[in-house]
Amino acid sequence: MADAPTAPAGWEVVDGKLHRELTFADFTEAFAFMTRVALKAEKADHHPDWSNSWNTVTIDLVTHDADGLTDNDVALAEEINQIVG
Ligand SMILES: C[C@H](O)[C@H](O)[C@H]1CNC2=NC(N)=NC(=O)C2=N1
Repeated sequence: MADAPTAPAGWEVVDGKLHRELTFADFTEAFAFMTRVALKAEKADHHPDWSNSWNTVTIDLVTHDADGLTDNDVALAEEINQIVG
């Protein structure tokens, strides 16, 4: 079996998923970030499992179809890192 992909900077593997928690200035900033990620995710047909609480966004990336991590999760994590800046 292939090795599990390595977590990109800022991410850690938790329960077999790429995990990251981000904090923004306020809800507007957090939701603006989510909107940008959502557009990328839809384009790639690869979507985050995530939640938002006011200024915090908690993200888990996993490939449901594979029931585990794939390069698609790493690619989305890297796109998210670019959006975060
Ligand atoms: C039908 C559709 O292409 C699939 O269900 C896609 C949609 N987005 C997805 N997102 C994630 N994270 N994992 C998937 O397996 C997945 N599958």
